Amino acid sequence: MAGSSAEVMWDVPGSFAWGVFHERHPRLIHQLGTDLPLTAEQRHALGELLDETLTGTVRPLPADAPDAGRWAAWGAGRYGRPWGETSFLWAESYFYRRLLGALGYFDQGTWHGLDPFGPAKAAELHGGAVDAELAGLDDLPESAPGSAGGRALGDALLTASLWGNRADLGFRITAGRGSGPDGPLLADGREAIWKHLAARPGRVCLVADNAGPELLPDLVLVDHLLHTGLAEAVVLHVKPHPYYVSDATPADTYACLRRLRSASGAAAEVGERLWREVESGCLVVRAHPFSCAPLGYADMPDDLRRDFAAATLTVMKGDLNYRRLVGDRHWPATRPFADAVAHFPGPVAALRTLKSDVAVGLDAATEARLDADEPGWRTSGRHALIQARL
Ligand SMILES: O=P(O)(O)OC[C@H]1O[C@](O)(CO)[C@@H](O)[C@@H]1O
Repeated sequence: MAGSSAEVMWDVPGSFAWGVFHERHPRLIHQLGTDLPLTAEQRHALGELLDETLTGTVRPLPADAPDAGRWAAWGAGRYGRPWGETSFLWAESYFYRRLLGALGYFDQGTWHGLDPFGPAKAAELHGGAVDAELAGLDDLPESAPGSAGGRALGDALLTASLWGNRADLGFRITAGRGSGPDGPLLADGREAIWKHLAARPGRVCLVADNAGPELLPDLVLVDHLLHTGLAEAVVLHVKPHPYYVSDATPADTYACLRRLRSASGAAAEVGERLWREVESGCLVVRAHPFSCAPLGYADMPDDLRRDFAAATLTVMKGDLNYRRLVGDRHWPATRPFADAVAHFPGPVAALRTLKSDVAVGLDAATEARLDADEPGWRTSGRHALIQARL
């Protein structure tokens, strides 16, 4: 099946992916020079990386890099070849790994482990928009699980988590802050998800995406699942190191928990409960190396496959996870979601705002309407979907 549609490549002038490399990455590197006191050596290394991606061949990691072996396998056949021949998924992922390398993130020294996107993430997490979001939790009704009110509350939390995905910093480097009001969902699997969870409360895996304004509503959703008994335990999968600008790491996760706990009202109660769930082991934070791999979930390693296979439900957040889940290919948008995720070892749901070319599981009328009315619908971030194979 994978061979029947072409992979998304980035070196196609005028394509969305081309813009990521030619417009977004230069701006991102400029922004780093504003946010951090970079040395001449670091600036030079970042400049070289940009040039390499746009005009050069792919250089491997230094042999002594801690993840050199992993990347040798993940990139086999690509090193020494032009960057332009690599797929969008692979190239963008490797770009972020090399960016960290250019800053000395993996070396001994003062930049070791220092999140270069930390200043931008912190500004968001402690900004007024987050204050307002957290205060809004005071207005949510208390409702019994299983009641109509409980379902409405669940829907509201699921939807908040979904639209939180629009808040990714990488996207906003070129798209600007606003992308219009939340629109109707292109696919709405909410009812099926609630029925599924109510019938089989167990361990839920939530594969998180961005920190701050996305992770906070994710955590509120996690609290809802645990608090109402729809989940007995939750495993929150985050990235082992900074990635795609605002992707959540363990440090970002604990910063969000502290932010919730130090808020007031309902947000503080959620924070307190989640804090205890972490202490008791009902909420586990996991940072698997494959979370930063340049590959689709069809190629995940056995330990991760076992983790997802044993879960009642795996929730994949965000655009990149969606691309990795369904395959980063030019699929017909009407390809059934269940076909695209047939490789996945357990029940799986995707919560995603559309920020790249890939889409599956839409009906033909929806696709025709979007194509006619709104040529940029796949990448504008104005549309969202909730799809599930249970
Ligand atoms: O944070 P998200 O939802 O995964 O979005 C990141 C997306 O941003 C991009 O870098 C460009 O929009 C995509 O390649 C990627 O899928």
